Amino acid sequence: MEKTTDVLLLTMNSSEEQETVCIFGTGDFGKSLGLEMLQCGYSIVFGSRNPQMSSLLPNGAEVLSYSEAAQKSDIIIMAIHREHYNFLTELTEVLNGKILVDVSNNLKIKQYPQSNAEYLAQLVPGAHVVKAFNTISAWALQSRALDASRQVFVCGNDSKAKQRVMDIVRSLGLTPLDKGSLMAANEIENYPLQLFPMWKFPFYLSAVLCVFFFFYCVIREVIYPYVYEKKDRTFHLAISIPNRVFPIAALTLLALVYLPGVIAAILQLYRGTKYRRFPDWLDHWMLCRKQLGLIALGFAFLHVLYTLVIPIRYYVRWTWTNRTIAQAIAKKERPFSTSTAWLSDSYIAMGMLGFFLFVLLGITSLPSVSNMVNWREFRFVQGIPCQDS
Ligand SMILES: Cc1cc2nc3c(=O)[nH]c(=O)nc-3n(C[C@H](O)[C@H](O)[C@H](O)COP(=O)(O)OP(=O)(O)OC[C@H]3O[C@@H](n4cnc5c(N)ncnc54)[C@H](O)[C@@H]3O)c2cc1C
Ligand SMILES: NC(=O)C1=CN([C@@H]2O[C@H](COP(=O)(O)OP(=O)(O)OC[C@H]3O[C@@H](n4cnc5c(N)ncnc54)[C@H](OP(=O)(O)O)[C@@H]3O)[C@@H](O)[C@H]2O)C=CC1
Ligand code: HEM
Ligand SMILES: [Fe+3]
Repeated sequence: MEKTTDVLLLTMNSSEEQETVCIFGTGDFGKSLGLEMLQCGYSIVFGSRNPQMSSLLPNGAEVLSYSEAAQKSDIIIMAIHREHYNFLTELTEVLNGKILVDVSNNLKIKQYPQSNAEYLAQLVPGAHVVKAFNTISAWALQSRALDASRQVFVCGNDSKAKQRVMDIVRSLGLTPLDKGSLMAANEIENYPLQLFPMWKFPFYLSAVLCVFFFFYCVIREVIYPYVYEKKDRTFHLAISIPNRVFPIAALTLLALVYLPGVIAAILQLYRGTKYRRFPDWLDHWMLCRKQLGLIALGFAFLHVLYTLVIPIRYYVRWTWTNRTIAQAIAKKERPFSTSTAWLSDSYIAMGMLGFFLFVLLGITSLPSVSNMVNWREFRFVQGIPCQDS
């Protein structure tokens, strides 16, 4: 409800300051952005190939031809596809000196030799092109989906033009991130097309580790007893073997999280400086330590869950009762061994402590937490090597 009051207040108090913004294109994105901006107090002029067909546009917005609309504002948001930019060459005159906001995305990475924003700057050299809004979907704008990312990467060669666009981004309640000059447009256009780029290597590595340890355990715990002792241990596939694979994979990945740091430190000592780039393989490995660490934490969680069910497993209960009955029949007592008690309790205590530290690392890697600590505090917590059982 307060939203409407805000808009009313904004509109009432600042109608004289109402900024007019022009939006080229009356498609999904143009419409959603136009509606949002109207609600935030901007006055909107749409440019369209068929101004008379403007039924579905937000009321309160004017719809004119592209060249007429361009004259109404010094900032024009290009809500059209790159493939349709060529008509802009006929409007160079009226677009001269204006701020053109390129919001376009491509269908795949490296679809064109140069970014859409640089292509636009080439078509209309007299205008100031700023890249923005391409990471925000029309749907997120309409539905105000809070889960969708609210970060808007902005780049452009003219700092004043960039500032104007970043002010619009802020007034829409989004977060502008200045990525520098128009050279960054390529990276910004690739951003919505990426699919967990930093998780690929960690995922593949974890899969290879799991498959390797799984087959090793199957040979040792199922095939070997079957061949040599004719014992059917296939039921180990369900819990026992995964409860070996997960903790071992967790520990191996944890080691791979801290190993590159050591290699990096040795390399720096050997080179006598820390200001030279690492080799690409080490750089990439260093950059995906967070993902390796979080996957390791996932495996540790699974191990804890699988361990907690040990006492209720049929096989375990059967073994325990059987052992007790056999002892009763043989009238043999098994003396209590303090050292065994010490060993097993410290084994489990180490696991729990290790797990606590592990979860602590995971918590500090949450952006909302890591943004609250300074670099030294972050390094302090993250640099605690996970001591585990
Ligand atoms: C559950 C879990 C969550 C994790 N979450 C995160 C996370 O959110 N973010 C994260 O970054 N890591 C995360 N990690 C990985 C790991 O904890 C951190 O990367 C930690 O900082 C590694 O500490 P380190 O001392 O091994 O390496 P570093 O602190 O990186 O230092 C290693 C050496 O390399 C040098 N060095 C490091 N980077 C550079 C550089 N760019 N240029 C020049 N020299 C450099 C340092 O001076 C030092 O000599 C996580 C790990 C786990 C297990
Ligand atoms: N949809 C989304 O969620 C997002 C879209 N974007 C970007 O916004 C831009 C617009 O996307 P979207 O609104 O979805 O696309 P639409 O196809 O829905 O709309 C594009 C608009 O461009 C105008 N246009 C101008 N010339 C032509 C032409 N020759 N052929 C077709 N249309 C033309 C049309 O408006 P008219 O008929 O009035 O002239 C049309 O409605 C694209 O660059 C897209 O990458 C960025 C982020 C998210
Ligand atoms: C609450 C925390 C934990 C508890 C209670 C716990 C307990 C146990 C138990 C009972 C076993 C024997 C399981 C079996 O034989 O079937 C075990 C095995 C093991 N645990 Fe955990 N542990 C915990 C956390 C961890 C963590 C965080 C790690 C490492 C990341 C870890 C690594 C291991 C390893 C490597 C094994 C041996 C697997 C094998 O070869 O059988 N443990 N732990
Ligand atoms: Fe353990």
